[in-house]
Amino acid sequence: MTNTIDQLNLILDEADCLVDEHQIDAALDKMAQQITTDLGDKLPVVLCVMNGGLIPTAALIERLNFPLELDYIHATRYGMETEGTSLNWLSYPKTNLKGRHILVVDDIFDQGHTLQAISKWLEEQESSAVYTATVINKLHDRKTDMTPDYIGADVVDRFLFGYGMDYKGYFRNLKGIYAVKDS
Ligand SMILES: O=P(O)(O)OC[C@H]1O[C@H](OP(=O)(O)OP(=O)(O)O)[C@H](O)[C@@H]1O
Ligand code: HPA
Repeated sequence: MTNTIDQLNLILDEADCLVDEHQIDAALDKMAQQITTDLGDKLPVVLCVMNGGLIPTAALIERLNFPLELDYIHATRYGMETEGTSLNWLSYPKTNLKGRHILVVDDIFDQGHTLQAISKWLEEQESSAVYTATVINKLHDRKTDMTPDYIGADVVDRFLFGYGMDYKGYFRNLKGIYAVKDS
């Protein structure tokens, strides 16, 4: 079904804001401190996981005051859906990752399949060390067996949007993190 502007505005009006702009800023500040301690002298490559990682990556790297390179990887398992399927690899980084320290940045760690598959792929590229960072960790018991190294906030198991995360392709641009009504 096509989403009209009225339908989308209703979704936003009825949603609950779970993490506001100030809480996100504070969480990113803390993550940046931890990342600086671990990677500040490692000349890392920061890998943005498109599309959701775009906004978190930009916000995080502007807090990192040390030399780093930036690239992106595009792997998606949800598309326009709210249930994930198998991972679809759309684009690989252009940087040679062999022997490099890598920081992978994404918006949400939900079941964890995306970051787990990317981490495995990076090991196959013979990267020296792989670190993962995500603004949101969704709380439930359907996880893979990995945990991100840096987490901004733990959030309840509802369908989320904003700050990189989309609802049917929309709302990635919102400054807060929202949960769809009754999700
Ligand atoms: O932990 P998981 O269950 O694997 O889910 C998390 C992934 O799902 C979303 O991406 P999506 O596939 O929706 O693509 P998008 O980034 O373009 O929204 C999100 O940006 C993460 O990459
Ligand atoms: O709750 C979510 N919202 C948007 N995108 C997602 N990708 C995984 N989980 C989510």
